[in-house]
Amino acid sequence: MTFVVIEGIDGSGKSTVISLLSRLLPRVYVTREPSSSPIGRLIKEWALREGTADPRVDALLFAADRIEHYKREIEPRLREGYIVICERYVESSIAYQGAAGVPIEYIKFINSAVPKPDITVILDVDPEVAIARVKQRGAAEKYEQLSFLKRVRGIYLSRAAEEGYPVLDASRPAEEVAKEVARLIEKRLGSRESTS
Ligand SMILES: Nc1ncnc2c1ncn2[C@@H]1O[C@H](COP(=O)(O)OP(=O)(O)OP(=O)(O)O)[C@@H](O)[C@H]1O
Ligand SMILES: Cc1cn([C@H]2C[C@H](O)[C@@H](COP(=O)(O)O)O2)c(=O)[nH]c1=O
Repeated sequence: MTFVVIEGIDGSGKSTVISLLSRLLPRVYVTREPSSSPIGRLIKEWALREGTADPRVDALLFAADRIEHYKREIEPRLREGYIVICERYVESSIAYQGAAGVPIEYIKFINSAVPKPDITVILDVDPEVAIARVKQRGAAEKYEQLSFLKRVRGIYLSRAAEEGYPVLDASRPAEEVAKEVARLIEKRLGSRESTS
């Protein structure tokens, strides 16, 4: 059982890479946050559309959704032996709600009920490239503004330096990025087998 999280700014290619990854690796379970729970729906249908009174409300909603998601969906799949690949997790809250002004220590505290993933990978792309990619999808979502995504990217990169997360250049073709992520996961699985 391995818990993998793919992070990066909107438009960095997370969904695309994850769908390719699920064809490169055996026994993969793919999921994402905000999740499909009632709290996840509240986030997508209300908080991300109409906006909340204070960014701490977003931070609390994402944390509540995450605890439900981890307990009800991720943990059971890990126990069944799947490689769980989750699009976004705690680092999304640190990067986005941190960029919106919520203190990082507060975000870490409200997320302290869920465990750390085995592997966190940051897909890194210039926010201008990311915005051009997501524009093709239609109207911009709440956080899809250039100046905001530049701050989000800055936090992701400093967190990666602090925590030792691999940062992959996601301006390359998605197939190339997916193969690199698959190699990182296989390396991790291999090192586990040799120590068990
Ligand atoms: N490596 C790539 N090169 C060029 N275009 C890409 C690449 N990866 C993804 N795209 C395109 O960019 C757009 C956004 O990709 P995708 O939905 O995978 O990003 P995302 O990081 O999951 O975004 P979000 O966080 O906003 O959901 C899509 O139209 C996708 O086809
Ligand atoms: C988990 C999480 C997400 N967000 C933001 C990031 C995105 O702008 C949206 C999710 O939509 P996506 O494009 O489908 O990935 O929500 C956040 O601000 N904080 C979080 O913890």
